[in-house]
Amino acid sequence: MAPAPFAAEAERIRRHVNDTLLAAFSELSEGILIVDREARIVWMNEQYPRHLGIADPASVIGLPVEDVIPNSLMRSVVASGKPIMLDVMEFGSESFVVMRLPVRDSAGTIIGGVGVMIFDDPRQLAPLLSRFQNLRLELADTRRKLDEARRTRYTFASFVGTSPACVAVKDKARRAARAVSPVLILGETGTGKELLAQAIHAASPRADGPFVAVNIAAIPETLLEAEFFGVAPGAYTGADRKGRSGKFELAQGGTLFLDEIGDMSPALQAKLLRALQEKEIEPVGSNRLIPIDVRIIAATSRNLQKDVDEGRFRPDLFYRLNVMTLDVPPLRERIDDLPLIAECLTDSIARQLGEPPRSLSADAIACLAGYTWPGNVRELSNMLERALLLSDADRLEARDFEHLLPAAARATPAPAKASPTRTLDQIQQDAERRAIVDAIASAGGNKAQAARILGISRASLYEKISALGLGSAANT
Ligand SMILES: Nc1ncnc2c1ncn2[C@@H]1O[C@H](COP(=O)(O)OP(=O)(O)OP(=O)(O)O)[C@@H](O)[C@H]1O
Repeated sequence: MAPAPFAAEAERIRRHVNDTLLAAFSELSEGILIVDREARIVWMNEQYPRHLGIADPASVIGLPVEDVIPNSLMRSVVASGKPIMLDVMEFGSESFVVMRLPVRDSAGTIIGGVGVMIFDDPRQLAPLLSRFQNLRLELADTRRKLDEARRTRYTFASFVGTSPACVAVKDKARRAARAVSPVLILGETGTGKELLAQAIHAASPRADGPFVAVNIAAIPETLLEAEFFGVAPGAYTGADRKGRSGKFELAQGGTLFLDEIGDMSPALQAKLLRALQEKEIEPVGSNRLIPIDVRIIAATSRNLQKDVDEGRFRPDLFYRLNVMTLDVPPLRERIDDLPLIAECLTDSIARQLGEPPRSLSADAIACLAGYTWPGNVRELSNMLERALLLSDADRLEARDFEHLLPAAARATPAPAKASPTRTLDQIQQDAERRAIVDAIASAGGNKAQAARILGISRASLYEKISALGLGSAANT
């Protein structure tokens, strides 16, 4: 016999399912129940009464469903027209996995509902529940890691130094921690602006909230608005099509640290000012306003007043941010702090490298104190790390640093040949490090300008800063 044409066979199957689905469900499930639109029982199959301990099924017909099954949600399904596809229903000491569907007539009017008892033992859902449980654990773990990343690492104790300039800036920062207004931190690159911002957050009433940092110079201009304010679902295609929270929302109840604020474009300056004034943000592609409760700490290594005077930075935004200003002095202006900072950094670097503690000789300290440190504490930390890696001695001497310092700063002539313990790769990295630190210093801390001096893009400068361990730029 020739096979039936597909369309005819499909129609035959569809009709058969239509005619027999109730009977099939009734046979395969643990029980099935039909109610009218008043939620009165109009029919029950044979299995259902058995589970409920009812001797005569006919005795329940016409009764409100709750008289028979006190926890039933059939009434709400009939009233709302919304199905409950999967639920666990308690009946006495038993639990059943159930599905509840509204029933409509051909005009779409609800005329009743069907309840199906799918399993009489919720343990049959174990594989599904264990997958769900695993996903929940994974989610909790990811959230915990994210929370950890948003917690601050530094407190005021981390800002080492006893010089009058250092003590003054720490006192002012402590006062800023108690206040609610924005804080503006000014200072050259690597002077500890982010460290202080974290310490202010950690000592503020917002300490239990998140600390979210954004490095404005490290993010391409075109992405910054979405990064700040988030994206509404459907605004973009691709990875962002589901929408995404911006840094403002992530910092709700906490502190948003805007690093390199001086590098912000005029268009975004206007949007930031609006957000700060109105205390609400509008995600990209949405017309919904989200209230925000975020404290702003901004930092820059640029001369922001000069940028205002020369029209590069909005004066209204400057005045809004410039309520409590901290001027972090460069290391060369508090060189008295260098011995203590160098010792603390040496201890913590050795710990991080898993090495035994090392000390610094007096002539090593003297050698370091003679240098001008354009890259400030970050550069000092980097130099200590390199010296520690290159020497096995318990105590580091001046000679361990002399060959690491730029030629102009060396107290003694450099060895004629490169040390045989250094590979070409290390020598190349050192040269790059020095070039970057020098470029940043001669650009007065402005990284966009430093990138131009070096003839590379701002993004690749940040990549190099991060890869060469020159800073926290990649942490944003
Ligand atoms: N007073 C200090 N005591 C100890 N460590 C410090 C001190 N100041 C800075 N550091 C360390 O120096 C490094 C650079 O600090 P930080 O990133 O806070 O500087 P920054 O001014 O924000 O730099 P940039 O302007 O380049 O972003 C960090 O590892 C920080 O821990």
